[in-house]
Order: sequence, then structure tokens, then C-alpha cells
Amino acid sequence: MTDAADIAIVSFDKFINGDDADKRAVAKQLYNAFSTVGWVYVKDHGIPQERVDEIFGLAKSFFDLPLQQKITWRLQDAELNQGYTGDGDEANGGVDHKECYEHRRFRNPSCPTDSELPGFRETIDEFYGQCYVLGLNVLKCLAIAMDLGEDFFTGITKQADPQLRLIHYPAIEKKIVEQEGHARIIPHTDFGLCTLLFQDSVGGLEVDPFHTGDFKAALPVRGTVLINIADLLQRLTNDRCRSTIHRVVSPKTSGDILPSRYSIPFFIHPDPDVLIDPVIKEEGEVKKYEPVNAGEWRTWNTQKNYKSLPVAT
Ligand SMILES: O=C(O)CCC(=O)C(=O)O
Ligand SMILES: [Fe+2]
Repeated sequence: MTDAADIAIVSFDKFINGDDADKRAVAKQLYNAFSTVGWVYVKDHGIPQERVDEIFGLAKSFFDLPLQQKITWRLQDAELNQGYTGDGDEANGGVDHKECYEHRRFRNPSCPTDSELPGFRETIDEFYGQCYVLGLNVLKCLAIAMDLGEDFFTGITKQADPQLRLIHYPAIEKKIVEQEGHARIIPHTDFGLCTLLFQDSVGGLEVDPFHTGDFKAALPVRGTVLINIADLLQRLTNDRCRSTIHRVVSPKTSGDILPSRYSIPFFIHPDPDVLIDPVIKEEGEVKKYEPVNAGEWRTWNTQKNYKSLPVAT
């Protein structure tokens, strides 16, 4: 039986309210986690739990709507990457059993209006802003811990347009999810800078903490947000920070039918015109990656994930 991954729980309070020495101490704790497991639970992060609960409630109201209505907000353009994707629309080398809604910073043409789903757009926009602030503070921590200058990431996120995603994994027979090549979400790494992840109490998220293929549960911890390093930060830090493979499978305690599960990732990407080139910290250190253009990287990876997206009618 898979036991739980050893993922640190770090309080962010002293980063928000403390002095420079306090900030540096929090930054160091995050860096320790990011440079080993690649994941950390952050508590006292400044987003009230009532707000997080409210967003889970809104996600449920959205996904409870009839499919015919949800597809009126269908994600049609992988580059804009905004709107609803049904079960099976997103797959990259396997079969996921989930449906999603993607929300962006600047343009949300496929978002329910206030008359279609009261309060949805406004509340999601507010939550987006709160995640944005937290996400940039996490990047600030990394910059401090790595002595890159506190504002290193501010300079490459001026027009940053993260992706807030609501995910619903419908209730499903365990034997379907456990077929070869199937999962609630198949093993993958995230491809931006880092991801904030809120999960409900159902469980099933697993990570590969030692990068050996031995998955361990990342159990739900109420009041925390899970934060993980994604591929561009692994490249930028020349492998100092780890972008760790993860997946969502059957929670270990489940019966024959898996209960419905909700989660809310917030994927942070740099400005599209930025070149992500590994930062060298030591004499003689060799760059492990070629530079990549952040915008091209994002579009390429997004399109790859949506290769089965049906042509819009
Ligand atoms: O649902 C989860 O807990 C993880 C979601 C995830 O990994 C993703 O959307 O990239
Ligand atoms: Fe992920």
C-alpha cells in the first residue's frame, strides 16, 4: 500500500507579516522543499479558508449544470485556453477521467455570465487575484533563497496570465480508472513556473518524491495549499528545484465506486516574451538546458495536451 509522501508544512505568516530575517527563514524552508520533493504544503497563506470553500462550492454549481449548457462555454482555442473541457477532451498519452473549467487574467469570453451562474465570474476573478498575489510571493521566496535579487521574478511576470483551473473528477467505477493507461489524471509534470493546488478531502493525488517512479500520496491537509515546482523553474534553476511527476488515482480507502472529487490548480507562467535560460550559480557549472521562449513553450505544451480537442461546431 502506498504510504504518504513526506511533504513539509510551512507557515507563510512570517513571510507576509515578518521582517527581512523572517522572510528569509520562510524562503529557506520553501527552497528546501522545492529542491528535494518539489512540493510543499503552505498554511497561513493569506487566502481565507471560507473563500477556498466558497470556490469549491462554485465549482460544484458549475459542474452540476447540464452538459448541454456547459458546452456553450467550451474551450475552443488551445492558445487562449479558456473555458470548459469535457471528460476526454484533454489527454496526452493516456486517458483522464475529468472535466475542467479554465479561467484567465485578461480574457474570459467563455465564462458564465452573472445571469447564467450568479456570482461566478466576480468571485472567481477575486479568487484569481488572491492566488496571483500568493503565487508571486512564493516566487519572491525562491528569488530570496537563491540570492537572485528579491524582484527577479517580478521582472518576468509583468504580463503574467496564469491559468486558474476548476477540476471535477466525476464519481466513477474504480475498475475503469484502474485500467492500464487510465487515471483521474495521468502522470505528468506541470510545465509553467509553479502551481498552487487546492484539493478537497477525497484524496487520490500522488507524487513521485524521490523521482524513482515510487508514487506516494499527497494527502489533503485542510487549510493548506500545495505548491509544486513546474518544468520552467526546474530549467531556470538548472535542476536545483525539482518538477516532480504527479497523478490522481483511486484514493486508497475507496470502495468500488470512487466518490466525486474537486481540485483547483493555479498554474503560474512567465511573460510570453521571456527567455528561460538556466541561471548559473557556481564556477564551472554547466547549463543543463537550452534556453526556451516562455510563450512558445506554453503554447506548444498546451496544444499537446489538447490534441484530442474536438473541432468546435
Ligand atoms: O487534481 C489534482 O489534485 C491535481 C491536478 C493536476 O495535477 C493538474 O491539473 O495538473
Ligand atoms: Fe499537475
